Amino acid sequence: MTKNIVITVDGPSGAGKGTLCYALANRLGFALLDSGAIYRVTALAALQCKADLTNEAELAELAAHLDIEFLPEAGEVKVMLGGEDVSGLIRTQEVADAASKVAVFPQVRSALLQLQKDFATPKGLIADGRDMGTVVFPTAQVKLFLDASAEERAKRRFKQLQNKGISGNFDQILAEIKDRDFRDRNRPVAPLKPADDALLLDSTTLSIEEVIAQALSYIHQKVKI
Ligand SMILES: Nc1ncnc2c1ncn2[C@@H]1O[C@H](COP(=O)(O)OP(=O)(O)O)[C@@H](O)[C@H]1O
Ligand SMILES: Nc1ccn([C@@H]2O[C@H](COP(=O)(O)OP(=O)(O)O)[C@@H](O)[C@H]2O)c(=O)n1
Repeated sequence: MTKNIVITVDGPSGAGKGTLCYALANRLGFALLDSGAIYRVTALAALQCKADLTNEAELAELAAHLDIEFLPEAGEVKVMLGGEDVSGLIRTQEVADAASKVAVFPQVRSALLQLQKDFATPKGLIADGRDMGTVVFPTAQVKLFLDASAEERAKRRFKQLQNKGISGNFDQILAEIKDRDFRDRNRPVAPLKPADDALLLDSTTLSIEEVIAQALSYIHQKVKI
């Protein structure tokens, strides 16, 4: 019964999308699209070749010829660029910031569109991003928009860094989150916003397990799996 089901999860940084999508993909046996990783790899490639981050045509050309691969390995997915494992490199603040800059350009977004659509599989797909329900999979059977206050999202990022043994500055993390939110929400093409038919889930005061339970309950209302 799961044939071709697409479940989209959009929302701002730190809302818990990656955590929720990973859990849903595991529990439902669906494939997973981390579309943010695709924008991050585009940004990393641009930084590595010292491309001009304001030159739309140059960035679009780079995006169109991106040698990117997702390799599942021991429960994790390695992100490869030109045959090199860049899973760690794409998670830096510098790359996140550059990703939201390259993501503003319509030509970059259209160069990456088919690559994202190709993740849909008969076994089902969980798609994580900013425009999954609005642009990439507008006919998805289930759409979620996961949000949380900027302060709570900054706290989560701060804690995540601490757990990795990296010391962060809370005020700086909050400022970066607000900056990126602003760019993502106000770009003219594919801005971050809930699809008209998305369920809004505010995770500010919810635990991870509560978010997963509410999402699963909604999914089971919408589709037979
Ligand atoms: N509901 C929640 N309550 C508390 N912490 C959470 C919650 N959801 C996710 N987290 C934690 O917040 C951090 C960011 O979550 P992540 O899934 O990477 O967010 P996103 O993909 O939306 O940027 C992770 O350390 C994660 O464990
Ligand atoms: N579908 C998507 C996914 C990410 N992005 C961009 O890529 C950046 C990084 O996305 P991400 O999902 O990896 O970011 P986090 O939520 O992990 O912080 C975002 O800030 C967006 O600017 C996008 O424009 N569209």
